[in-house]
Amino acid sequence: MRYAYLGPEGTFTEAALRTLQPEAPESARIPYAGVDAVFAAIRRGDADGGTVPLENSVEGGVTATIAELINGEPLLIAAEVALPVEFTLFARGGATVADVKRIATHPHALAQCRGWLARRLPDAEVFTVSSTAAAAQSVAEPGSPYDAAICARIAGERNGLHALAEGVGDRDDAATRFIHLMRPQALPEPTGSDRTSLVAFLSDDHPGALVELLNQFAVRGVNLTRLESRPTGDGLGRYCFCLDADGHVADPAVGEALMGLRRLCKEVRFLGSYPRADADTELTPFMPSRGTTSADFYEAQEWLARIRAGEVG
Ligand SMILES: O=C(O)C(=O)C[C@]1(C(=O)O)C=C[C@@H](O)C=C1
Repeated sequence: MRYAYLGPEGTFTEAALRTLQPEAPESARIPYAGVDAVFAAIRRGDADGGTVPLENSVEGGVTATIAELINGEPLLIAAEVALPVEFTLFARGGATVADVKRIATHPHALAQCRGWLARRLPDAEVFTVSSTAAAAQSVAEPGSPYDAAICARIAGERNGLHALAEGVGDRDDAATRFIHLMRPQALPEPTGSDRTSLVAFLSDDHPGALVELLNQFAVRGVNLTRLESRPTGDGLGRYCFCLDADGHVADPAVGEALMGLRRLCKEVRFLGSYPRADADTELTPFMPSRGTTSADFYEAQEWLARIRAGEVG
């Protein structure tokens, strides 16, 4: 198997792929320079799967990933992992923090380190590059235009750089959620703690259109874990909605909610049902509301079948 990821070696995404595919040998992990290139490699069949960042707890959605999920040839999310992200300022040996005038990093990393930079290096210029590890690689090159990189410890060390300051992120509890993508195929079996992702395109714009969509989940007791509106590209004010819901499409409540969306929406793009990464660290366990357990749904389906078959009651 060959797995594409946002490279080069030493990105947070590589760490995510290692966590998702711990058995894969070094040679199976293929770095690509951008999220779009990872999607393209999987679609072409150059890779069997691939890992990309989806959202960060501080900066939010990774737009390159979301745009590909919405617009590109469909791929399935087969797995997810959430990893803590810690940033270090690395420079070439001999430099001190006071020498740092030009810093390279990834835009999502910059967004997570703004406070530290404002306090400690207010006059430094920051340049965004394709990944935190690409920043480290660039700083290590002779004649680099940059004095320092903000990246993961591993990226700085692999490139022979010297750590000037650790923990330069503004939140020490920051985490990024990564997804593992594959070409459309049989879904992973339900585990009892799954997540379903989809994109809904409304049929028309009218008062309550979004409420109607959300009600499909609410009335069936399906908990939503993410809702993000993204422009469709068809003009100002045109949006689609990216949703993550608790549960697997094989669960009756989730399946029926999706059928409800199908009836209401112009288009529903199913992105996958896969095991939840935070299954063991659920912070807010919630009790299903009355009549919304899978057993309740199966009992009601059987009852309907009986009365359709002519039985009474
Ligand atoms: O540049 C990297 O190392 C990445 O893996 C990308 C990325 C991102 O897109 O958010 C991943 C995690 C961090 O939040 C910062 C950057």
